[in-house]
Amino acid sequence: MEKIIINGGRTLQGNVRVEGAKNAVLPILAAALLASEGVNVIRDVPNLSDVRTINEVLKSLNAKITHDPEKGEVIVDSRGRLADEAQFEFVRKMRASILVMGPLLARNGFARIALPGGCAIGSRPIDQHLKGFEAMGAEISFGHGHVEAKVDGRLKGAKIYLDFPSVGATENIMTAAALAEGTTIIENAAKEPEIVDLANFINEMGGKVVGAGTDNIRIEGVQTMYASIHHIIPDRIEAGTFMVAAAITGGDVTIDNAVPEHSTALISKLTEMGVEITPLDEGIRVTAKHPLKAVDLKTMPHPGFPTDMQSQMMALMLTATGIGVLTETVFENRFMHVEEFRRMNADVKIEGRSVIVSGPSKIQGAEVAATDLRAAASLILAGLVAEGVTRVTELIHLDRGYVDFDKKLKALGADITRVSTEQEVTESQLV
Ligand SMILES: CC(=O)N[C@H]1[C@@H](OP(=O)(O)OP(=O)(O)OC[C@H]2O[C@@H](n3ccc(=O)[nH]c3=O)[C@H](O)[C@@H]2O)O[C@H](CO)[C@@H](O)[C@@H]1O
Ligand SMILES: C=C(OP(=O)(O)O)C(=O)O
Repeated sequence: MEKIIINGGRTLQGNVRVEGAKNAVLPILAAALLASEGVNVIRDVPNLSDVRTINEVLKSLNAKITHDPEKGEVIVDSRGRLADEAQFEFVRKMRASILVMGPLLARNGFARIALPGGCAIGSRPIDQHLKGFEAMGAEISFGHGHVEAKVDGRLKGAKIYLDFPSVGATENIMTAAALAEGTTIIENAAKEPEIVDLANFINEMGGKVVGAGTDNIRIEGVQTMYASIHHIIPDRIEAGTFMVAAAITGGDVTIDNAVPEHSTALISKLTEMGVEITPLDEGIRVTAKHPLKAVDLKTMPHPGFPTDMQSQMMALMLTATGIGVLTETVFENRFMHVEEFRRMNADVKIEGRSVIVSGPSKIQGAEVAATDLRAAASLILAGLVAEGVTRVTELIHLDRGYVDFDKKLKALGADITRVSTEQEVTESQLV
């Protein structure tokens, strides 16, 4: 087992570069299955455990995968007949495995996937994905922990209204519709930048998607899709996490490769708190001096404040002056980090779907455990300003979504190391 050890109190300075977006690369690698001609080359792929998992899923479906982590490139050859089923061992590891369902159903007329179930942040049903497939003529059935979708011949274009602008449902319906007969319209679609990246990729493969980035997406189905070369957009959540790292330490950090237009809600909240943000041509500069001012915020679908930045902002709010209320509207159980913050002496209280933060707290280093991906990042952020030593365990969550997080923070001046538990014991025996 590994842990990250942080000695709090260093101010961060310098440049850091963000990777390609996890939440863009996963649906795009799944969508690569749509191409029955040629070989897809996906570039700016971050070397994350989630990427390695989706590659395993694709391989289990008979796609040939060549992953060069150094180059940040994955080549997907999905020309042969694809298998019909994504197995539980992968879906259990990573919910995004469900995103192969749309492409499989479109290519094979049949898809069988282990039901993903809930996770630490909520129950996360897939009813909106299935409602979309059903509207396109698929028959859905459940049994033995699996969901099956099948259709005679091709899927048929349909008008689908999503009850909630679900990111995954929008993506799965877009990929299914890309090879359907006729036109599909998704109303109340998700508008995240990752949806636009996926639509661009589908279009590069010969698809016909318009309106991505708005709440009305129109997909005209085509008969065949041809592989292409695609560059993944930069990760706005990794960028946001480094923006908070700069702000929480009162530092001066330039985040290279970040796209300011993808982070407008975060930028305006940080600005409200007193953080100085300068959008650059290819990046964002963040400078901050404490005290910062507490603010209220509510997570919402894009372009609202992203739920994936809620816990990091909570870490920052611990250091701000005044009372702030953070309300989570996207997931029903995304406050597991609150108890861990409390172990670090934070004054935080859960009230229904909100957390009341009374700051500034005198944050103290402690041994804390990550409960999910963003919780992992936020505990490390709190550790950067805690008095004394913070040890963060359960790094399996962190590795799903951050490449070399500790090394990047160290290069900015943080006193941070990643060790195996055995290594730590040996080192402490030497003292
Ligand atoms: C791999 C990926 O891109 N993950 C992101 C994606 O997850 P994901 O695609 O799973 O998120 P969704 O937008 O689908 O989910 C948002 C909400 O809708 C609910 N819901 C969703 C689908 C459905 O059929 N029925 C239903 O009730 C979910 O339980 C949740 O409460 O968007 C989330 C919301 O921005 C982000 O936090 C995740 O990082
Ligand atoms: C919740 C997240 O991802 P996933 O949907 O893959 O669990 C996230 O990236 O914060």
